[in-house]
Amino acid sequence: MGELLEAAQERMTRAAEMVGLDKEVVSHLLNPIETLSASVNIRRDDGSALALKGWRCRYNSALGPTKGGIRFHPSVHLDEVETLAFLMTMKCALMGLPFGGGKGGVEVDAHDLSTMEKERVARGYVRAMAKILGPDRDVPAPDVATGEREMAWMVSEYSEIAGSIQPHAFTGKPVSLGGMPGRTPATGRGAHIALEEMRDLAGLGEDGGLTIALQGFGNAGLWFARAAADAGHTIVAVTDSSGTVSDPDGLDIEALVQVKEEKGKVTAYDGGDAQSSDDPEEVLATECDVLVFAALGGVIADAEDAKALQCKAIVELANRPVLPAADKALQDVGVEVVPDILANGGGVTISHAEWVQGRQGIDWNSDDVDDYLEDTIAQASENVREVMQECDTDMRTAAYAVALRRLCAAISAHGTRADFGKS
Ligand SMILES: NC(=O)c1ccc[n+]([C@@H]2O[C@H](COP(=O)([O-])OP(=O)(O)OC[C@H]3O[C@@H](n4cnc5c(N)ncnc54)[C@H](O)[C@@H]3O)[C@@H](O)[C@H]2O)c1
Repeated sequence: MGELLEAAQERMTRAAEMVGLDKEVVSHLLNPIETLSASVNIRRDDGSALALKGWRCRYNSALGPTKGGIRFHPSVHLDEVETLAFLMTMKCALMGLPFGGGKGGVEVDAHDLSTMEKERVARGYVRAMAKILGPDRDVPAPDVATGEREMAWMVSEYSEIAGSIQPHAFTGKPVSLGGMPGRTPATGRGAHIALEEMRDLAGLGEDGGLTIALQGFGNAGLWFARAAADAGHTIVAVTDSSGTVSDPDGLDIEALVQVKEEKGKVTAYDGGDAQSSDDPEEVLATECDVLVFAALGGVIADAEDAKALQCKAIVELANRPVLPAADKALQDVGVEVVPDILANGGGVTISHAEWVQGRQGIDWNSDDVDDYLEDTIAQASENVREVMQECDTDMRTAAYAVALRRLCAAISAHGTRADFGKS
């Protein structure tokens, strides 16, 4: 087993022991049910051949077809794919969705590919993985460096191979191909809903404006910032890969969105008394109520990183920004974490709506999509709150416990030692 997966499972083991789950049942979650490693072979525009490494992991399907994104990134590797598929398993269970967890990736820098080459990689990936994909088996979605257009290519390639039109074999598609309006903002908005639901338990009081610093201003970060600013909170610092922009009186988020669109970097913002720096790390030391991670994994890697923070609480909009080695130090300094499996569950929730829409053949309206997002995150938050109070534990351990109870109930329904031991 890879190091990342082993570390991620420590949190599962802690939560399972806390709520007294049967070790034999939990052992079903220690290994992925299947991971396909395959070569994705394409022809480059200049006629040369390119062979790329690709993976698709179906981690666990106790609750339904596996679900998770496909990323194109030079740092993708098997251990990361399996760890993210494990996290998807926990997230879908926590959200109460009829999905297991999956993830996929291709080791490639998408910036090095022309649009035609990207299409060949997307279609080549589906040809390589088709035997484990399908609307009732494994349903991919976008992730880092893949979006609606890649999903359009992939769903048409899959339908070609299957010999029938299968819109619900992929989610995150363009609306014109059965995609869901509201999918793009869902992750950021969902994180804001989770923050509001859990703010008292994160030591932030029940009411009043919060000061928020944000690492990452892409899809997830931008929509979180919009939702938080609309709710009356003050965004005091934002960073992207170009650097950090900050203003203790608050940044104008719509002006920042426009600057990012026009100039490609947040540091070009010059409204109010804003200060810019070309150091993206500066945001980590910002004094604020809430620090939101919306860029990368592994940012707070150990106790030293944890102790340097100046925030009261963290929201993990990105997957695994806080590594297990930092958990205890964060608890010691009293920083509560709204964990990734709760905070960024909005995206997969609306992906579920898109999958249902594809099966039903009837379009959802935007009010129903908004209500589904709000209700799902609120219910998951309520379930986490109950376990935090029942077990006097932190938010992440409680979130894992909620997910594990649901997974273990489904696994146990096939029988446990107590049943088979009698026969
Ligand atoms: N978009 C979704 O629906 C979704 C769902 C679940 C989880 N996530 C996770 O959220 C994170 C962000 O996803 P996204 O869709 O917004 O990606 P994105 O590519 O749209 O945005 C990423 C942002 O991070 C910034 N960034 C990159 N390196 C940085 C650095 N070193 N310091 C500061 N900023 C840096 C980029 O400039 C960009 O603004 C990822 O970890 C992703 O896995 C996203």
